[in-house]
Amino acid sequence: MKIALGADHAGFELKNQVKQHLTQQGIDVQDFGTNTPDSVDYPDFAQRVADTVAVGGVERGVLVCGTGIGMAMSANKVPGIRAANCHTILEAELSRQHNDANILTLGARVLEPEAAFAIVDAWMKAQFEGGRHQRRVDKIHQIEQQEVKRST
Ligand SMILES: O=C(CO)[C@H](O)[C@H](O)[C@H](O)COP(=O)(O)O
Repeated sequence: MKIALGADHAGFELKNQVKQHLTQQGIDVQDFGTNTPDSVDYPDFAQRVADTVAVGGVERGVLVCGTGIGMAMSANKVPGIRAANCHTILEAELSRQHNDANILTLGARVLEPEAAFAIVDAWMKAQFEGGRHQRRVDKIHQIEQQEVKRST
């Protein structure tokens, strides 16, 4: 599986640690930055990663900012993206099993690295369960389509 990674200045250290963690497991990672502590704007990095996931350039993405909230808000504006901001292993598992989340967002200012790694591992492992959850995910997609129609 190929994973796109992105972060702002608040999240770049944790993003790099997650990158190392995933690479050690043999997972192919595409890093969209940022790579310095210089202040940047999280929507720019969310959009790069979300666009890449949405067009199928990679299967899933992980975005890191201070709280994970701004990254989730931004990524979820891209059609086809279901980004979940997770703080626990259970949220990570359920975001895959029930919501088919294709982007995980993490908060570097609210999570210790070890907790973040455990969340990432659980999220990578968990599979979408389909069934009644597919119907609901389809309805998310329908809302998106209505938005697209309204704006054209
Ligand atoms: O945590 C965030 C809100 O979602 C953002 O990701 C940013 O990391 C945060 O807002 C950056 O704040 P700063 O004061 O500019 O470092």
